[in-house]
Amino acid sequence: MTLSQHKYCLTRCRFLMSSIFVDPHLQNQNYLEQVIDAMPAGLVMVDAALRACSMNRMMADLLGVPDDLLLEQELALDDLIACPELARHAAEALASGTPQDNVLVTLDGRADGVRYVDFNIRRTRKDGSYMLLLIGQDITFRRKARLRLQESEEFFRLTFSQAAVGIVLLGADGRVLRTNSKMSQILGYTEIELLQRFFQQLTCAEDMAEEQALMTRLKLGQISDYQLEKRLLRRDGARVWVSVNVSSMRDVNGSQRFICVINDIQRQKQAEEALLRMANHDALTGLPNRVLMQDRLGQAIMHAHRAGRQVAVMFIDLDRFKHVNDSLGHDAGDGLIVEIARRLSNSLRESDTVARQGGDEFVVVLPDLAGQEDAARVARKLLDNLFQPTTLCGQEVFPSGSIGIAMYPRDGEDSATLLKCADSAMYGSKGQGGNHYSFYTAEMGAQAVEHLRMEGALQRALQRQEFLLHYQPVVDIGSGVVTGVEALLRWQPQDRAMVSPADFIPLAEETGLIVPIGEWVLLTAMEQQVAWRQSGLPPVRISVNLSARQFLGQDVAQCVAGLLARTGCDPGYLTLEITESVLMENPIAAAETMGRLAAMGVQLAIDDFGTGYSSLASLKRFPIHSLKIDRSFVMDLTQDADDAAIVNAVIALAHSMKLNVIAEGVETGEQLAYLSKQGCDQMQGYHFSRPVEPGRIEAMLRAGRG
Ligand SMILES: Nc1nc2c(ncn2[C@@H]2O[C@@H]3COP(=O)(O)O[C@H]4[C@@H](O)[C@H](n5cnc6c(=O)[nH]c(N)nc65)O[C@@H]4COP(=O)(O)O[C@H]3[C@H]2O)c(=O)[nH]1
Repeated sequence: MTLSQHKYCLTRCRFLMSSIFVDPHLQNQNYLEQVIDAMPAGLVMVDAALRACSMNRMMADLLGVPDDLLLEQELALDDLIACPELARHAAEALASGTPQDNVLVTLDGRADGVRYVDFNIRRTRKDGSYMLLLIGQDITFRRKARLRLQESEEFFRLTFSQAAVGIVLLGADGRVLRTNSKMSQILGYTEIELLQRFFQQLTCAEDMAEEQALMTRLKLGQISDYQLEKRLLRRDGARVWVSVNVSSMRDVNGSQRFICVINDIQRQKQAEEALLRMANHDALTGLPNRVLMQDRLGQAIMHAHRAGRQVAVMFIDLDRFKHVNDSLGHDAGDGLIVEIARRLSNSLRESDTVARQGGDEFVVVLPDLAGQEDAARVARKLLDNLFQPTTLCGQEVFPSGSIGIAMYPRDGEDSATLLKCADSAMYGSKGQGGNHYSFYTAEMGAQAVEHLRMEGALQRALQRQEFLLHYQPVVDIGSGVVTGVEALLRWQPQDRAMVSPADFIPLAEETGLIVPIGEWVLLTAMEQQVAWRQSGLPPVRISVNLSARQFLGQDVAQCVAGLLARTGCDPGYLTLEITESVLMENPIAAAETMGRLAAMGVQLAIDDFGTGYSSLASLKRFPIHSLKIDRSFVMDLTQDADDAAIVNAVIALAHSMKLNVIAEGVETGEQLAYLSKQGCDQMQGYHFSRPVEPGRIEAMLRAGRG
């Protein structure tokens, strides 16, 4: 309806109203007019022909009728308020007299926007005719507020259900009252299933105590919210890491509620755990690394201190690991380390720690021990398990290790001291030939210091020219003629007594210094051979020892070839000695290297024969010229029937294989006589001569003893 359609005025309205509410006193009539005008509801009066007869100010305002528009004649209700629904209800009220309530009318022609009016219609009678009273209540504000509320509820509902985080509303007892689809996704339950559960059923047992404590504080109002990282239990039983923000609230009834916002942090946690693992574990074996081991050792010490118990720290170093690495390659070396890690772990209890310290070194921490014997028992078990053979690159390898043990509190009260002591004790085991365990003793500490000092001195010895060679004659037993000499290394430090090769060769091996030292020995021996030849002596066979690392670890054949060319040494008068154990450690690589050396015309001898595990038959595949019977068999030859039997067998079998046999360490005439009787070819030993400096050998050779 447009404003121009309104043809009435307030004056007329007032007149009409005064005619409805008849009062004999004009004053009262004016008062009633005022009351009706002041009513907080619009009022329009309609006659039986459904024509609007009068209205109050509020209705005029509602309909947007300006004061200056005067109603010339009565107006049809339809024209005044164009709402068929209202007209229908008005007709109904007029016909039946039934009050018509809550008829909603939308007034949309107003300049200030849409208005919603709630009409109640009553039938009255005036002067014998029916009249209708239409009372309109402006509910625009209420209705808009309700619409806004609906909108906001819808917005909240959508936000809640579609949120990218899990949301759970809990009752004071922990029951799930509302939840959303993200929560279902995180936990694998349907929303309906979740509604039947308590948060206590969804929380992992490990995190329950902490969460309950926080929730109690929340209930008591001591905190307004809390944040926690915890594990929830999924429907399939798996655990999922989440971060939870919980705050307390009251619902419309004043009941306490908890609103929980839950983020799935499983991936983040897994990444964190992986990082932590990397920081604390060795990548190759997955064992704890040095950092984690020290932490565990610290804890074990603290516990033992409180409980009056002991802790054992074991330092384990693999014997001859470098040779495996050098000869079979790094992949095989890695394979061995992984296998050893597995064996160590399988030999220990859950509460023990086995860590990789680096390289071929492992540390084992045994907490909560009653005494040293417990540690000894474990050490024996570890050695037994380590010693089982394994196959690497198609080769059978016999791993073994040296174990050093330090005990808390006896040997030290802190991790660093205990580890140092265990390390020293490990060297003690190595000194006994490996595959041993030793407990730390005070002497070992001194030895460890000496070991370090010697390592430094050895490194400087080559530059300072502190090495020299002595030679021990090799004598033909039948004729007594010196057929050659063995070059034996000597170290004469400038400020100290001569050091035995037995003391420094293992250290040189370990540090790798054996490579330059060994090359120096070869060079010096070859030069000596050339020098003797040039001085007019008949050719002298020189034997040179090759260490395991020299033989297996570098290209010794190439080195020898280079030195032969450089010195002019006659390869036919050069013998290289390799110990039996080196040969057996990697027979394929050894056979290959020996083949190349033999092809140059160099002779090869097996040193210390009888101490290893090889059978004579297994020697067939190597291009060997001589066997040297180890001194330990010769020593008791005349007293010990077993040693005699071994020596006899070795000589007989070696001869059957056309090998030359040399007996080492012959000190007495009886030994010599026995060996001679058994047909041993050559001998070395103090009975004939100790190793001596080159000048004395030369004199011996010139004196015709050669
Ligand atoms: N009790 C006793 N001993 C005797 C007798 N005759 C000789 N010996 C000693 O026995 C050792 C023989 O050398 P080896 O078995 O090759 O054992 C050698 C060898 O394995 C190693 N070695 C020595 N020189 C070199 C070298 O230039 N290179 C390498 N790689 N190792 C070397 O050091 C070991 C010890 O050498 P040395 O102390 O010179 O000790 C030498 C020698 O002095 C005897 O009748 N009675």
